[in-house]
Amino acid sequence: MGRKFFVGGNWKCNGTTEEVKKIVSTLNSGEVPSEDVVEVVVSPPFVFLPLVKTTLRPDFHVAAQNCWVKKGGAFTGEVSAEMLLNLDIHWVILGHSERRAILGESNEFVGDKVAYALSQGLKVIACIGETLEQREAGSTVEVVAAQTKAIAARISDWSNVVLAYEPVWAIGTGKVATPAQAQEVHYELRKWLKENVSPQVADSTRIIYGGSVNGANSKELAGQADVDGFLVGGASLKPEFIDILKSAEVKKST
Ligand SMILES: O=C(CO)COP(=O)(O)O
Repeated sequence: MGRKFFVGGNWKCNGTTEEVKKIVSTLNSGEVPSEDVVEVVVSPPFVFLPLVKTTLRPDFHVAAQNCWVKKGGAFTGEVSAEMLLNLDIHWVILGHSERRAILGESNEFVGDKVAYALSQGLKVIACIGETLEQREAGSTVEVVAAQTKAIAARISDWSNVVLAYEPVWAIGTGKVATPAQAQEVHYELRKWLKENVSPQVADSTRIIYGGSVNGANSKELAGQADVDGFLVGGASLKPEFIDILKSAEVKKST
């Protein structure tokens, strides 16, 4: 199948210059599986992108946590895809649930952002996931399919997309999805891609899990057939991020 394990570290709105330097130093000295085994992308806040980009080990990549929906211009407070590329940043996280819920980003707006970022040559970690109410109402698959559909309707090439399934109820709560719960949704998402995009895209697109991933639970989650990696929040600010990267070894032996 050849889907390389992928681990993103989403630092969210955290860090001072000193703290960022410390995290980078921990990452730089960490012993991790080789680039052939795991693709690593860390995502600091915009203001720290140049610092991280210039000091982080070259085998780790850097992502922004968001970008504007189209070409830059008179859009106060926004950062464009072109600016990221100008800083040699090649990845961006789009559609994170915190932006969907707190900043009101709709499925369509996220789809437009993904399409524009890809069109400019960025690689995208596109986030989807259901709330607790939606899960309890039995509509998890319907919700993530609608979120994926809004992206699929606007793009034709999936080779630069990583799909991050992040159930909202598991984000920052310490309530990680069980390996079976994660696998079930990842399986359904791959099936959706197969039926609605193409078998080739279903087979090659990385579907990663996010929500309370840590050094203690990552190995078991990584062992699931359709879990191709993680998007890590809180634990990506700590040395245990290195342990999470090591869970890629599980995949190598399956
Ligand atoms: O939102 C997340 C990553 O994007 C997950 O956050 P936590 O790992 O802190 O639950």
